[in-house]
Amino acid sequence: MKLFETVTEMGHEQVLFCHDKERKLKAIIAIHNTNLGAAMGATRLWPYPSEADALRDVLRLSRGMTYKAACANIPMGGGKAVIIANPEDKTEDLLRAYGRFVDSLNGRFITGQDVNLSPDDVRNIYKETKYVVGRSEKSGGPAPMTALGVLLGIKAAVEFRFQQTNLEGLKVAIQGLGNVGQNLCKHLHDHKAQLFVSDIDPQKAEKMHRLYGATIVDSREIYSLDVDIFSPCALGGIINSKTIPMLRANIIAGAANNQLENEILDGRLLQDKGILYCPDYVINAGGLINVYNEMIGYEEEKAFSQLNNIYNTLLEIFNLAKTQEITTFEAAQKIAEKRINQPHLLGVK
Ligand SMILES: NC(=O)C1=CN([C@@H]2O[C@H](COP(=O)(O)OP(=O)(O)OC[C@H]3O[C@@H](n4cnc5c(N)ncnc54)[C@H](O)[C@@H]3O)[C@@H](O)[C@H]2O)C=CC1
Ligand SMILES: O=C(O)C(=O)Cc1c[nH]c2ccccc12
Repeated sequence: MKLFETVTEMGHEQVLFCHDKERKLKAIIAIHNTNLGAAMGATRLWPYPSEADALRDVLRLSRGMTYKAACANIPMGGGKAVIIANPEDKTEDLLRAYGRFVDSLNGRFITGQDVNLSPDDVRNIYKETKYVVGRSEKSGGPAPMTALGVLLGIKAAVEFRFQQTNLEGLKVAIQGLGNVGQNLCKHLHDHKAQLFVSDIDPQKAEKMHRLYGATIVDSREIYSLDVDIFSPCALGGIINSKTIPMLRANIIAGAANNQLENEILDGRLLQDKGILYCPDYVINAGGLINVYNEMIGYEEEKAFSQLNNIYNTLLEIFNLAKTQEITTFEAAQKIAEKRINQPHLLGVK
């Protein structure tokens, strides 16, 4: 990868390669943009097949965080970190070595728990740095709010695409039944939607069947189901030139980060097919809203008012995309960049 060409194009401010020989730590912290405030982004631990894969992931995820904060009207910047390791090789020493690198940034980067890190792991990082959020159990962790945000996004998309104000009888396919996916199933069931679910862990799928009458489908089948909404809540990169021809849903609305393998090309393929895509970093901002509010002193009313904005912002994005004949990804990017370049709009500076 041509690093400076890439960061010039994507706009990153700083990329820190963290190496601790003794503790076998290899991590990358990417700070995309701090115009609106310190860069926020949780840390993910993943056994990336190559360093280039890790770098690509952290660069895209951190840019997504800048857009996520801006679209959610949160006066913070965007960053993200990846630790390149097998989950089995995770030790307190490794996490503390990583924590010291976070601390060296003196608050320019504020992090927390993402894929493959537990609350205990985050507490180990916290032993070395105070720039960690989301440790408190007070607000119930970020996943329930992320799921509620996705539900609001689904409502906005259903209203825009079907001119319908309820979800009754709509068929929704949910890929991934982790912390977010299970909460989402509950809400959708409460709204009388019909659920189709898949997870590589069959026990989670069976639980959703038992609790909410969800139909269990095979991991490969989930893309081609005849449903109204496809909700990716597992991995990134699942919307691509292979899966788009298979899709029969009219709406894509899920929590996973980096859903589009190629944001420009896949965004256009979806638009051409008449599929309404809810940009991932807009619809999944509930987690960030939760940790941000915890950081400034949790007030439920404020947090929920920010969460409700996901609905309005998505409608604004859908309308902008329609009038300007651009993809919803491009429309969201325009709104985000406008806010980042005019910090006073968010009451910053
Ligand atoms: N937890 C949060 O607040 C937020 C989560 N996200 C993103 O949303 C997604 C889900 O988050 P969580 O539920 O917290 O993660 P999680 O790790 O609790 O759940 C992920 C689930 O996906 C399943 N899975 C993995 N590969 C799969 C496949 N090929 N097919 C079907 N299922 C598969 C796993 O077995 C697991 O049950 C992740 O991509 C995460 O980055 C984004 C914003 C906030
Ligand atoms: O939405 C994302 O991808 C996040 O990283 C949100 C998030 C969850 N926990 C955190 C802790 C610190 C900064 C951001 C987050």
